[in-house]
Amino acid sequence: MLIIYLHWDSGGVPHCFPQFGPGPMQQHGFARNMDWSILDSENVEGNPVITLELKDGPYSRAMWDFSFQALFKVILNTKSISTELTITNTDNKPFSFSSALHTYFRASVTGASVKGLKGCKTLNKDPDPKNPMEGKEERDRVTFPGFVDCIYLDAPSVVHLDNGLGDTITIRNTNWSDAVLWNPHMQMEACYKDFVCVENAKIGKVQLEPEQSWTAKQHLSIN
Ligand SMILES: O=P(O)(O)OC[C@H]1O[C@@H](O)[C@H](O)[C@@H](O)[C@@H]1O
Repeated sequence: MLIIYLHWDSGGVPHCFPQFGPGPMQQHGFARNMDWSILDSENVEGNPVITLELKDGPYSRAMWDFSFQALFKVILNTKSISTELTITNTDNKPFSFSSALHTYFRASVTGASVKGLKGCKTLNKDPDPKNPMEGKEERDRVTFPGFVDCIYLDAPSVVHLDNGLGDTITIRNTNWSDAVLWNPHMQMEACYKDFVCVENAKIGKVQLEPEQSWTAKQHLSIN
């Protein structure tokens, strides 16, 4: 069952690292624009497991002058996808970053809703992403009636997405403290009706000393 939206122009699970934009660097950093290499792949009880690696290079150094390693492990199952992102400081000085998994879910936008965010503090990036408005989510089910771009701080470790296509997707996480809902509406007129983004995010900066690592996990499953 395909739960992730894929399109030639956008889709998948792009990595926002080392910045969840906007900020001083280019929007959402550089990790999504770089080639990751395959570090390891195996078959565990019939399930493909692949580990991808990204290291700094001239392109990243021009924007962020640090040595780092990012490992992204993906485990595919017929009804679930598990991912684990580990960032390690391989430099001799500390660095800090923010991050997100910008997951695009296949959906019918008019029927889609997310349950589990009621009570969260929100930073609404609509209308001005650089000056988000603080608020609190009061709805049991958050829908996508138009343009949506909102950060949920200290989001729960489990939320449920009704994709409007008859599926409920459970989104679990460890250490992704925040969430972001996004649908571009008419900014992406050709395809906005077919997906919603429910992003696991780390909005507050993570600080890593040399040799320290940070890990966050995500588990997507379909009922
Ligand atoms: O167009 P991009 O760089 O992929 O970003 C898409 C959106 O990504 C979301 O995560 C942000 O909250 C939005 O503000 C942003 O517009």
